[in-house]
Amino acid sequence: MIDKLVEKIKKTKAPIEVGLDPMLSYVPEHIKEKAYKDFGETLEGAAEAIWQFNKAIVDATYDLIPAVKPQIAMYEQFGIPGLMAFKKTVDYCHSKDLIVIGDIKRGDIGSTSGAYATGHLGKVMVGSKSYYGFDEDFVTINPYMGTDSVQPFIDVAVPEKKGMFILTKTSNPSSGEFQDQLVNGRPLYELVAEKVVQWGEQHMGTCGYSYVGAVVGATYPEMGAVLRKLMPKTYILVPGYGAQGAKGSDLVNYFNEDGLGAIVNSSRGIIAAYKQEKYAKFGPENFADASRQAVIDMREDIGSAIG
Ligand SMILES: O=C(O)c1cc(=O)[nH]c(=O)n1[C@@H]1O[C@H](COP(=O)(O)O)[C@@H](O)[C@H]1O
Repeated sequence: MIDKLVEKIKKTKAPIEVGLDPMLSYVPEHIKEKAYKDFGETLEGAAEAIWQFNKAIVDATYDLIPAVKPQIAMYEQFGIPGLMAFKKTVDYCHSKDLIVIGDIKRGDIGSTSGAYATGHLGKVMVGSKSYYGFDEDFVTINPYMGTDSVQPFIDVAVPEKKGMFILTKTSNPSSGEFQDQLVNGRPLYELVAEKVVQWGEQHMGTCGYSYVGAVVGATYPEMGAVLRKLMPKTYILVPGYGAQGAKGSDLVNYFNEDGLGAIVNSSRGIIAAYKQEKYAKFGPENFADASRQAVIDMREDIGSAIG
């Protein structure tokens, strides 16, 4: 999948993933009205509304982008119907040949991580049969519990030729509370980066990048520069563009000289673009066209920054 990701990034010239993080407050009234008419003001109605919202955005953007990143929390808030909308979204994106990065941020003791990995990347055995659960192509992982919490994801991902992105330096304002603490004189995020390299070095794609990637927030570009150098063969998932304030000019440090090595996420900035002044002319009826324009603008912004 890392090879397919790189190939699709080269083809689309868009190192961009659309974050499918639907909140009901982003879903235009006409979609909610129809969903509530069909399913009532229920969890099923909410799940139908976010699914229809996602589908329209995917239909409007899939030809421009290599990947999507659905954030599972946005679906879990609607319980089982929400999870069904998550799965429907994953499958629909696959039908459009998009790479799906499941933003699940998991990590636990080995046996539990193994079950998470099976459910999201691999197949579960039921008697003599085996079934994919959610079947994403990549997942996000929290490495706080150490190697035995990460290894089960690698064990499942590698034979499936899938991958993962490991939280290294996150984009949020408090990320430094733990991640910037000095350990033996060095910030913890650098030690995590070295582990990410070690975990991934045996599992390289033919493109020269590892199946094991890292998450580094766009909101800390100086740290991004250090981490890029520490992890030259690691693909970096870069959140924080748009709604969290980062711009194209903040992203130059995250790419290698070949113009590859990073994929930038924007969620609210794209899926709720129609609510921004800049895209207000589209109106709620044409929200998906506003999302398409936001992807085109993001591609230009990043392209002109990285050259
Ligand atoms: O792993 C992530 O994707 C992630 C890591 C991080 O450091 N910061 C971060 O914002 N994210 C996710 O990236 C998305 C950002 O959303 P927007 O701020 O709306 O673009 C959300 O799904 C977050 O959960």
